[in-house]
Amino acid sequence: MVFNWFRRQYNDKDKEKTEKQPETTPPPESKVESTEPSVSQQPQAADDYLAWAKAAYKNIQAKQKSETATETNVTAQETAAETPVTETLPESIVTEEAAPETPVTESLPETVVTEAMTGEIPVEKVPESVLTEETAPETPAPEIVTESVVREETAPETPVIETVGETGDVVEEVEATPEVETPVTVPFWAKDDRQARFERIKATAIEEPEPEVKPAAKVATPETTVEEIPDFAFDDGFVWSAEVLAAQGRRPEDVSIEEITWLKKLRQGLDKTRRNIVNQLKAIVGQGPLNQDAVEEIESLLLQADVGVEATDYIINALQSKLREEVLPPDAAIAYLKQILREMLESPLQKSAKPRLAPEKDTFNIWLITGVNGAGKTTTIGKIAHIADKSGYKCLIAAADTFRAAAVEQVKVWGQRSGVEVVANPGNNTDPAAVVFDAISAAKSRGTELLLVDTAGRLQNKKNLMDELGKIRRIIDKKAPEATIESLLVLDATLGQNGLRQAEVFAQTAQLSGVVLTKLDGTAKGGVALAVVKQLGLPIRFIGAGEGIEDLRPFSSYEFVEALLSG
Ligand SMILES: Nc1nc2c(ncn2[C@@H]2O[C@H](COP(=O)(O)OP(=O)(O)OP(=O)(O)O)[C@@H](O)[C@H]2O)c(=O)[nH]1
Repeated sequence: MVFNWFRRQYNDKDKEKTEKQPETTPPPESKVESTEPSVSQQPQAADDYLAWAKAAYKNIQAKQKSETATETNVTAQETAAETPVTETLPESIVTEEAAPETPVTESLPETVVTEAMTGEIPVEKVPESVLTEETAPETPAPEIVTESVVREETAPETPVIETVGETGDVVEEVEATPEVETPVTVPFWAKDDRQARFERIKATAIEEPEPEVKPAAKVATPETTVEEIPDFAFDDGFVWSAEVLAAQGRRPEDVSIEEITWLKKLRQGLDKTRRNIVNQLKAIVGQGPLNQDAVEEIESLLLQADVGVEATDYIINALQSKLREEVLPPDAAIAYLKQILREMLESPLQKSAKPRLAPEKDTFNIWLITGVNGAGKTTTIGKIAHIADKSGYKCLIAAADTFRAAAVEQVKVWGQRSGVEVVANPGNNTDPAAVVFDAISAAKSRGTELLLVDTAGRLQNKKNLMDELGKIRRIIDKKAPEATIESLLVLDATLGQNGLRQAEVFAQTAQLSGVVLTKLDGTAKGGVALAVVKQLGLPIRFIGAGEGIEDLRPFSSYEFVEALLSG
């Protein structure tokens, strides 16, 4: 059973199998925690959520035990001197592969899992050394370096390419720093004096002192104590994450360590934004109808979180009209605030057919990743490649940031980490469009489903950069007209409003279809997510909250708002 990390559900074919499973699934009473709420039933009360969290924790524990035992089993077989491992193991592996519809370890009770451990050898756990020719073709070589040659098809664009590499005209350099030049367009905030007011607020703002970091509180369980998984505590972070998943209709047996870890990280990442701004916001909104003082206070709080003028106006208007209609108790007022934020974050999706961005299976998808240098493009590509690989997609990376030699090396390292091949050109001053051309050929010949294209974030000047992006896009359109193309802009959340001004430059050329918001860990400017959708009109597709390979996930407005406003 392959979990699709883009869609946050099992792949359709697998789902069909799981849905057909009831005939063979053990009766409900043999589930790990028979006293827990029915899996199809969403918890209603705090006690139900706690019970749900306990069930999820126990399931994770059971899975872990089974995995550890399976690994031990494989190691034991490997080291058995008299057993010709490479001769005998593959058969069982192939048998396992041929019968993927028996996902015993995913949902069975502890006792069943223990029985299953004796015979089960999940394919992905088998070390490379035991792979035979039958499994080898599916294991991609760490990287391929393809010689990129400027083809006839790229020739018509040659004049553009000739300008790339000229160093004489260093004029409007695109920088990933707050000092970046404002684009030619008149900034939206210049419409009134609010920016000036905001600057004054900023200057006089008293930042709340960083609280002493205490270890996460362990959660007291009413009846039974929960046996702890090493380095993975059943703490309030776990319970909060479990609650967020339960509220979205997830089942306790489907929850994984990675999902919980991600949610805990997201909440922790938004901690500064929450502490500096949101807590005060909650206090004001929770007091009932808004008077003029309260409105001004909310306005300044939102502006400090880089929510931006447009989004701030929208939030205040929505709150005011609701609170004028009826007096809401604090909890209901907060719930309404959450609803406003969620609706705003989802607003660009109303036009789009895809609420979640996932590569289409058995189709050629090309995702062009753009953004200024340092925003996190290469890291994002590595993380998306990892998600794609885990979700069962055939993926390939094109190293088309040829402006910096180090960038190509960096993307190759990420390719190795995620187990995805990289098409690159080892030469100097390579034409990035030619790399993309070769990567498309390579992708087509091997049935790639997702091609990720890394691009330069900085050239001699803005015009050259935009010309280069335009040329790459034309090559993609021409060479792969059948492909589903996404053009994602990577934005550094720590830059707040400055990042948005840079985004406007890209939006003009790169035919953007979405945004990846990075570095949400530890910034006080988490509110920029709201500004992104309101000012750019683009959906946020992924968010990054750390430098690790697991620290990026598809964006969920529900999870983001819960993390932003969690207690
Ligand atoms: N804390 C944190 N750091 C991140 C995140 N994403 C990327 N980074 C870091 O940001 C730095 C720049 O990331 P890159 O991926 O090299 O950025 P880039 O846009 O490819 O930069 P160029 O190759 O110069 O164009 C690296 O140190 C990354 O580890 C994130 O979500 N959180």
